[in-house]
Amino acid sequence: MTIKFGLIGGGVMGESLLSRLIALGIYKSSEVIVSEPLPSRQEFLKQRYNVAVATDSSQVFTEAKEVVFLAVKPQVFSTIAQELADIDILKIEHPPLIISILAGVTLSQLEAAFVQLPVIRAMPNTPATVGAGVTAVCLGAYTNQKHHQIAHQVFGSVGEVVEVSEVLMDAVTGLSGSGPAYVALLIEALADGGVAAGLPRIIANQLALQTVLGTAKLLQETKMHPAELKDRVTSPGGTTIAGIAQLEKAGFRSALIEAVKAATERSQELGK
Ligand SMILES: NC(=O)C1=CN([C@@H]2O[C@H](COP(=O)(O)OP(=O)(O)OC[C@H]3O[C@@H](n4cnc5c(N)ncnc54)[C@H](O)[C@@H]3O)[C@@H](O)[C@H]2O)C=CC1
Ligand SMILES: O=C(O)[C@@H]1CCC=N1
Repeated sequence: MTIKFGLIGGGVMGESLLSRLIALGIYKSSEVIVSEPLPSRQEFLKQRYNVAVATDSSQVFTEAKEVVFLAVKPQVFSTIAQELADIDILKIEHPPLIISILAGVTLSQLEAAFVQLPVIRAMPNTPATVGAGVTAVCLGAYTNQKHHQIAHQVFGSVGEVVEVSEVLMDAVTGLSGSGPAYVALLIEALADGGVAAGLPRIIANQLALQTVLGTAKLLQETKMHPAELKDRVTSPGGTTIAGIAQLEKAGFRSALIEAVKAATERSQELGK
């Protein structure tokens, strides 16, 4: 069987993508190879997904005919680039499309490491694991329509896809890439508030989670502006405005704005 999809880095995000691609039949297990240095992860990926595993990233690079998907930490990028530097790209029969999800690592850095290869920089997020992710992509100089289609197929398998120009990728990272952690914090804190107000933990967790999920679904399905929904919930002299007044006093909006800005700046730093 031809190896079509190579994954370099079988961690959290690599596995999210892998699990959906295989579950949806976009790639068969026998068409996938993963390079991963941790023996425990190798064993897990082999057992769970029945894919080939390797310790050597250059093996993935030379075997995968369609896509090489980079999902290591940005700090490991230079190591990977060095591991691949010895491969003569011009001698590879089917040079693959390189897709990188590394925060901050730019198209020009990727194109310098993978000379003349088609490269796509992307930023997915962890809800990809359950097919509810959102991924921003930007296409490198050597990509064509087929690569564009592959990127939409791969990331479409884990949720929504948007195309942005590269200057916006750090902001995407600060908002939707990092955002699931902010929302998780919000849910945890709401539940803690419920517990502080006397609710049993299990009920507080359920109420907090479903409130966030339901609100997002309501906004998505009705296309209502968030400010309008806030106004609808807020009765004059009622409970909600008392809660909102407290959030404003604590700088809730400002804290979120600053969080996205700080994460954006960190993404910019990682690319330097
Ligand atoms: N976790 C998240 O929510 C998101 C992460 N990203 C990006 O995805 C990338 C991976 O992040 P995570 O999956 O969270 O990290 P992770 O640490 O879970 O996974 C990275 C994997 O790469 C492996 N690895 C280390 N050196 C390697 C090498 N030389 N060759 C092959 N594999 C190697 C590690 O053992 C690990 O299993 C990062 O660049 C991050 O910026 C992007 C979007 C969201
Ligand atoms: O925290 C990080 O650096 C990665 C990138 C986006 C989400 N997690």
